[in-house]
Amino acid sequence: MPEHRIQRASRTAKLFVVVVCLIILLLEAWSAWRAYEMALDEATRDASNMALALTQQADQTFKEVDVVLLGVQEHLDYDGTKAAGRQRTHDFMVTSVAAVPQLAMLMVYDETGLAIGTSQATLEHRYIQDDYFLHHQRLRTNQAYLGKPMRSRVSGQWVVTMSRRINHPDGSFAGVVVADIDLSHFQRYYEQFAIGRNGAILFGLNEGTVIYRQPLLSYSIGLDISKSILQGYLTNAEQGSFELRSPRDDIVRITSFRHCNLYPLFVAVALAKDDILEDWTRRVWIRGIAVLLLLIVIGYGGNRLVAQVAGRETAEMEAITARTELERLYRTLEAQSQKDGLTDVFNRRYFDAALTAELARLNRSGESLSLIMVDVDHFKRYNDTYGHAAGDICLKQVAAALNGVARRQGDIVARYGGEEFALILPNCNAASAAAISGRLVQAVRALRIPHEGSPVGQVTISVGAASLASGKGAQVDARDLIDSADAALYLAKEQGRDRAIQHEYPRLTLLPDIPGLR
Ligand SMILES: Nc1nc2c(ncn2[C@@H]2O[C@H](COP(=O)(O)OP(=O)(O)OP(=O)(O)O)[C@@H](O)[C@H]2O)c(=O)[nH]1
Repeated sequence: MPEHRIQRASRTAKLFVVVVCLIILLLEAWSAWRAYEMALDEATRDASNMALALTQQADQTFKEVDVVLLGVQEHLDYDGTKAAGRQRTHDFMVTSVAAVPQLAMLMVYDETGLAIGTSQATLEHRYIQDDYFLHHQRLRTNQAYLGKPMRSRVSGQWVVTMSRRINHPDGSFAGVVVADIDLSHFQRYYEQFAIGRNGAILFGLNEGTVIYRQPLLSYSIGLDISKSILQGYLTNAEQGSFELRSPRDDIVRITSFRHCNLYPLFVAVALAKDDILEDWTRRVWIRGIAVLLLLIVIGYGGNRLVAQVAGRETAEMEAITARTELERLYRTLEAQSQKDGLTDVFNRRYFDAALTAELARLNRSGESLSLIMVDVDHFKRYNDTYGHAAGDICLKQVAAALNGVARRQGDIVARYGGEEFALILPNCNAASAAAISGRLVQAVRALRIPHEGSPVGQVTISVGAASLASGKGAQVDARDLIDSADAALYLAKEQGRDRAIQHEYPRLTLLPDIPGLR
């Protein structure tokens, strides 16, 4: 596999692990966010529904009392002020208080504020100037009036008053009939609602007075909230919801409020965000830990995977490098195994193989072939005179000169051994071989390498050639051909060296005079 594709595989593995982790994280974050929104929406809906139920309960509570007040008004109108009439009114009031649980007490006051009737067993003669009394004295309306919460003069309990004006037959102010409504009635009812640890229910008069708060705080009954933010919402809408951080306890609450239909009252249900999100927070923690563990497992597994991929890549890359290096080494070795280390012409082993191959080919093609053996003359003396190192340099020069002559495609110049060279010349007949042999002798002479030990004063060679006119079906033996060339070389030595002798194989044809040699 190519290197870049291997690296890409490792990068893809890493990217895959990172993308999987990111997708899991994003999905989890998205799901947590959805759950968060749903929890808040649900809480807002719950608070709104609770507010609706509580306003209906408040309307119902006051309506029942109002009906009693109207009944008392009627009794006062028709029963008259005589003793029997007063008794009937009293009985009605007693029965009503017994029948309506939220109704703590009924009182009737005349136009001077003097108590003239009660649902109690005994009538205390006292005067009042409470706000509801003053309200009815001032305003000639047929509306029931809801007073601020107060402590009952009789029981000492917190009550809220509901009152109606009594008129003389001419319509002038004749006094008030007032009902005390027990606030514990609301408490008992509100306690049934689950509003969490920090939730609250606020029940009050529209003009901004708290009648009751669940849970009850020491200061909350009668508290003036006309300047509060809630009051702002109350004056502007029939119902609604908002989120607010309480300046009193620093708790963030979602508040739903609603006005009563029949009376100037409101109910606000506030649920603390922490309470609402308690479940959500717990679930987020648990899921968060689970996701974290999952990511650790994926990360660990992914890392192992990436490491394995990377390991495999490294191994494959090392294998590629090793293979390339091996191929390079192999080529070098191959080249080295074919070449002679000193002279850089082909070596003996290559020569042997090449000659066998050429002879086999020759048998098929029928072409001519020449083999030329070359020996440096008096080389022992050269070594003795100039040293072995100089001898080596001389051999290199001679080899290069031979190479320069046998330049045709397919010509092979080889070192046969010591100071002896051999040339295989395919498709080369006797005439060509003669010419080349002569050029070889000339080429070495042209080097003009001084040689004191030589009669001619310079390095020369002797050449022996053997040529096959046509090799087809000749079944020539390599050894025979070499011997033939060697014999020619021997003759060249014998005849004085620095010359070439040629045999035309298999006959020994002497070519004693190669043209242009001397
Ligand atoms: N410097 C060097 N000398 C070599 C090498 N191979 C063979 N020789 C020397 O070549 C010489 C060959 O000597 P001989 O075989 O007696 O022949 P010659 O002295 O050339 O005499 P003729 O061939 O009769 O002219 C020996 O002294 C070898 O040591 C080589 O690789 N380097």
